[in-house]
Amino acid sequence: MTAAQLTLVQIDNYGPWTVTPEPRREMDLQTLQSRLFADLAQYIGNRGGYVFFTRFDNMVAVTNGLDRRDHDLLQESVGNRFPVTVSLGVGVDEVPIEALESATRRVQAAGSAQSSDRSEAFAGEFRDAAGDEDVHIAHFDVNDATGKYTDRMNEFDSFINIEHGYASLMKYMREEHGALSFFVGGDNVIAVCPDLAHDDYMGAIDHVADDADVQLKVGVGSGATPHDAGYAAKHALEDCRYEGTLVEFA
Ligand SMILES: Nc1nc2c(ncn2[C@@H]2O[C@H](COP(=O)(O)OP(=O)(O)OP(=O)(O)O)[C@@H](O)[C@H]2O)c(=O)[nH]1
Repeated sequence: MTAAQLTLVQIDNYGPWTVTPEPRREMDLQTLQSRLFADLAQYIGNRGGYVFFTRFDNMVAVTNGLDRRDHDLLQESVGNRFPVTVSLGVGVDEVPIEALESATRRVQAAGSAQSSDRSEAFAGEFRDAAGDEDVHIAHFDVNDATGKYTDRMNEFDSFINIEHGYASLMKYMREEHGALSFFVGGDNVIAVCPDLAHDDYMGAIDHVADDADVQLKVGVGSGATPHDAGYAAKHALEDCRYEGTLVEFA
């Protein structure tokens, strides 16, 4: 059985903090959020994991390859260096949304996101016997986004088109397959998936073309860690470009 290990990172009591003793300058909050994300990306990325910024006050990481000690140190280090702390929940499942559900329940059981009583909660299960194909990553990309949008439209209208395609894809992959898709910049979406077939990916591409009029292609990779799977997916995406195909597996 393959299994994704998902970690929910939730900033403790962040809502109240943003307005105490009075509302804090928005760009200071943006700076804090993006620096926290950058730090997590570096820490988790250096250990072979992936993290996605989602809503910034909550972030989702794929942490196959990171154990309990790695999570402990991450939490301690954030608490030492930032004016906020984070709670962590970890879950393992063949289907990514189920792993995230378990991870989330563990954080929620420790208290509300806006409770001053909850600080640095940490609970989880870990994937100890790593399999070579535990993680499946699909790297989606809009066909010729530069020619269709970037070189022709203003940035805001390009953004609307890309976001529309992203919204359609993330919903379809969540509902049909329990996969988690995250916008990662430009015209790229990275999805953490269960073990899916060529036709499943074709189904997603066809759905987004019909629903949002955005044309996607996708490279799919598998590996013991998110980095291994994601790097293979990038190579598969290059194969799509070279072959002129819409779906390639590494
Ligand atoms: N996060 C991330 N962004 C990327 C990656 N590759 C490209 N991008 C972004 O996507 C934008 C568009 O690049 P491409 O997707 O290569 O260009 P395109 O015009 O869509 O051309 P084709 O993909 O070849 O159809 C770039 O400006 C980057 O912002 C990647 O591997 N990861």
